Amino acid sequence: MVDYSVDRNLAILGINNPPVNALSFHVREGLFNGIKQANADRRVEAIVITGKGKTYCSGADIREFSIPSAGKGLVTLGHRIEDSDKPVISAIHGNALGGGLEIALFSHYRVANKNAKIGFPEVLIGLLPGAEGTIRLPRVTGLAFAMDAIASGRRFDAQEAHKHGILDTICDGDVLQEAKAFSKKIIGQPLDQRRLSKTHVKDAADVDIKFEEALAQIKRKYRGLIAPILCLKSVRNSAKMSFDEAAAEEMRLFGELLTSSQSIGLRYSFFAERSAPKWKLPCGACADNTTPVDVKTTGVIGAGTMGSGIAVCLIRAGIPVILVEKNQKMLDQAIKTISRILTGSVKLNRMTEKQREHSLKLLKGASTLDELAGVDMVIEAVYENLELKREIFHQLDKICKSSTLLCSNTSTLDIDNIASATQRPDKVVGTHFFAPAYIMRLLENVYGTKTSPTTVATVMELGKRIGKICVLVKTCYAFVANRTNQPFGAEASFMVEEGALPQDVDTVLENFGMPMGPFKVSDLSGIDVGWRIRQEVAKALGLKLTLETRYRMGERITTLADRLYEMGRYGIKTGKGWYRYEPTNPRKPIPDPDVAKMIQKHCMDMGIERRNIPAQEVIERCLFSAINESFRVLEQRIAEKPEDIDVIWQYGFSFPRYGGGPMFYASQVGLKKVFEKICIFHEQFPYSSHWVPSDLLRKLASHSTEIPMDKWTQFISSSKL
Ligand SMILES: C/C=C(\C)C(=O)SCCNC(=O)CCNC(=O)[C@H](O)C(C)(C)COP(=O)(O)OP(=O)(O)OC[C@H]1O[C@@H](n2cnc3c(N)ncnc32)[C@H](O)[C@@H]1OP(=O)(O)O
Repeated sequence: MVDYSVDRNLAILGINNPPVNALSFHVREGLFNGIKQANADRRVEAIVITGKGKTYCSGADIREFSIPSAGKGLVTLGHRIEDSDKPVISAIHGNALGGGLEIALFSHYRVANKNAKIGFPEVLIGLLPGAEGTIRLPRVTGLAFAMDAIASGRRFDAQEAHKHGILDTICDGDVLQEAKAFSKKIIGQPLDQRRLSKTHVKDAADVDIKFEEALAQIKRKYRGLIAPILCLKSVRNSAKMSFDEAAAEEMRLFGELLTSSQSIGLRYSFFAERSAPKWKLPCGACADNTTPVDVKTTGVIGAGTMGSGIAVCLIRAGIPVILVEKNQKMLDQAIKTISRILTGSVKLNRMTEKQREHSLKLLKGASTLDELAGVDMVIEAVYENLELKREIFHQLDKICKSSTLLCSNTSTLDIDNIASATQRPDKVVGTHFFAPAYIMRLLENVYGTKTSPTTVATVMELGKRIGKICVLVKTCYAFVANRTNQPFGAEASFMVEEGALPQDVDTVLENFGMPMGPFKVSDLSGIDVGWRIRQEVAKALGLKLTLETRYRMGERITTLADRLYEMGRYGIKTGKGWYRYEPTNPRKPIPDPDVAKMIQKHCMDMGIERRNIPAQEVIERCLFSAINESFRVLEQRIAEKPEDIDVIWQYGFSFPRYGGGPMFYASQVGLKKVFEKICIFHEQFPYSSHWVPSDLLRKLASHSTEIPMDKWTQFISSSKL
């Protein structure tokens, strides 16, 4: 875990804990003993701490935070380093993050390669740099930089670190060689001024002003999060208290955060996000044993909002796109829109003007599918109509070379059905992007019964290339995202019918942590969009829709959204939807008495008695219905693991990261309690099939002890597989 060697007068302690050189128990032990050994070794005049492999050290081992602490703590190790009689130099390449940066700040000197990345990302997992990071960094950089760096968790480069005094020198080449050369300059120099615990915060007098400024900013930027605030408080202490008092207080604040539900949720989310791309198919093929095909050229069909957004994602990542649209006016408009989106990216410093020009050169418009004959992958993004999609796939199958992968950007339709229109079902796959496709990070990839592992590997890899968080799911109606989200939205609407107003439901869910309630989202995405989908579904099922009903095919429904549509209230685009919008501030939702009147009249006409709906009921009905559906999705193996569902909710529906996602939330509430509540709702609302309790949930809830999430899928009956 730590390789000890002596090179002339230097002891080299090499952290060797791949893949990221986390400070696990054995690393801490190895460094502690290494410092001791080097101090006892008469040949040694200075000590270099370095990282083996690609990186110096990425911080504490996050998994160890969930188990009782064992062995030497980081602070004990740090004091051993700082107290060393022989100078300690940290030689940084790759990352010096979190505890890694703290080790560097306990060291007397720091040298780094110019490509190194430095930072305190603890706040991103709901913590603070609890090994004196909040007390030491301000002593080096001053308060403003330390407050910003620690409360934001951003990674900064070696140049910035050097500018703020964190690094003594930066080099172009091998950092270990640089450290060896550097050691010649400092051996024999007095160490006391290099021990940060003996120094002071230079701008301590300004602390209150700086704290208030930073606090106001943090509260705006990270609404509802506790860790950024405690980070700031701890940095403030570094200027107001003695070193030891501030360190003791830091430890107390760290302990508070470590056991907070936000940090537990954020740590779960850290690993869930990393587990999602690790896909596996029932046949045993998985990310580790399948090689993707190299996609060099692509086609996108349909120049609407989705098609244009997908084209942006591809060209931005350097992948050529032929955008096919038979309506020339729409095509011209889409190319203008794409150019505008890229200009926006330049303005936001997300790309340079040169990169924008290069990206636009990768885009070619075309009016027929014939142009796609030679591309490696086609993504169809026409509107949600099965017959239309089948026809396009049938034609593509004849036009495209035999190796071309055919992807459908569908949000609901059966991939097997679409694939059956071709002679290459193994190369057909769903790629469900979320609107706006060039912003939303989620890509829900959907495999059908005949989709090959290579096809899956290729879309997962392509997604990564274009910067998406990819989750693989099995085909079924609406897949995982829309299927599990549907009951959430339905319950929100039912509660409006039963007595709440849209703004009441939105406020409760926003207080829970969703950035926007479902009615604001509906206004943003367009009430006409939902209406059109309902019309399509009704047409496909041969149903005649009416506004004067509460049930359809034995299921409870509400026609409130259809009534809004009939009133011409399509959402933000018409200035009126569930809310109204003033032309002076067209994105600010204002509760509208006309909507309240419409709801009341609807209820009167339908004989629905309205009542007060408590906040707790809003949360339980929205979330528990989604949780129940999520367990069904899991037991049908539509999703491979609970983490996949949670990642979909975080990146598709902005579920608060600290809340983990519906599955994690269920684990925190307790499955027994969730199940019992679902049974009660099932009795209360017998005409909503989403309340029929999932068998898997029932089984898990019947255990006397809580079953951990990683064991849930072991309880799926073999008959369900
Ligand atoms: C008090 C608190 C203290 C003292 C702390 O130090 S808290 C930890 C602070 N450090 C971090 O938060 C760093 C977290 N890691 C990252 O940001 C990134 O992993 C990375 C920038 C270091 C590397 O990114 P990348 O190259 O893309 O690799 P992955 O993110 O995919 O990670 C590879 C695997 O390593 C696991 N990992 C990463 N960091 C840690 C860690 N600190 N502890 C434990 N495990 C870590 C990560 O989960 C990947 O493993 P798998 O999940 O794929 O098995």
